[in-house]
Amino acid sequence: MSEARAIDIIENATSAMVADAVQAALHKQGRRAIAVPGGSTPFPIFAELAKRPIQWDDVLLILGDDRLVPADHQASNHGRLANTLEATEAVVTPLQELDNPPPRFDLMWIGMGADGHIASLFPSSDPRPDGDPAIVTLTPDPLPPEAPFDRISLNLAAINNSDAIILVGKGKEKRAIFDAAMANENDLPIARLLRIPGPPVTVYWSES
Ligand SMILES: O=C1O[C@H](COP(=O)(O)O)[C@@H](O)[C@H](O)[C@H]1O
Repeated sequence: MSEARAIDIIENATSAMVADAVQAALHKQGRRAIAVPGGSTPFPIFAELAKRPIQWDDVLLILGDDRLVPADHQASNHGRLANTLEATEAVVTPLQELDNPPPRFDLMWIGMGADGHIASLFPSSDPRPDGDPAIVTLTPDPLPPEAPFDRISLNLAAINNSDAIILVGKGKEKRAIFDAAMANENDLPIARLLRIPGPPVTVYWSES
């Protein structure tokens, strides 16, 4: 039987704590690859990272998913992240320009929606660990009202092809979904990731 994945939950997490973990992962020599999430939760952390002395050169920085809208659209994760990191040397590589298959990531940072989606792998996309290709385009069904757009996303295997995964989440509603996924009580995309063998997952949770 394959070994269970290690999952560590850090409660009452702050932006600084997550930024510490990201900074530590980037504090290495040579080429480093990191994927980050979009949505609303990570932006205070990106703002914190923008203030830190990080060597951004030789870092492949991508969003693990995005909305298929122009970079100057208010819903573009890419545009918003590039603006937040504008004062740094960081270059955000659009997922559309990433090699397919993508490299193994030093750090895979993901978020989670209230429907259990990770990156843009919504429940309707029926993500599978052996899915192909590694970068997929899809239309969420139903379209999430806060961002009703077609998406591009890493698939489950590409997310899992990482040295470490961190999940940053907040709020009671999402926590109930996450806890049920941990207990194998749902089959949502987050549960599908957690149940396959892979790198350790560190969960940073805050109530608000
Ligand atoms: O649409 C998306 O939603 C999830 C969750 O976002 P949040 O606003 O609830 O933090 C995010 O992880 C994903 O990357 C994003 O494109």
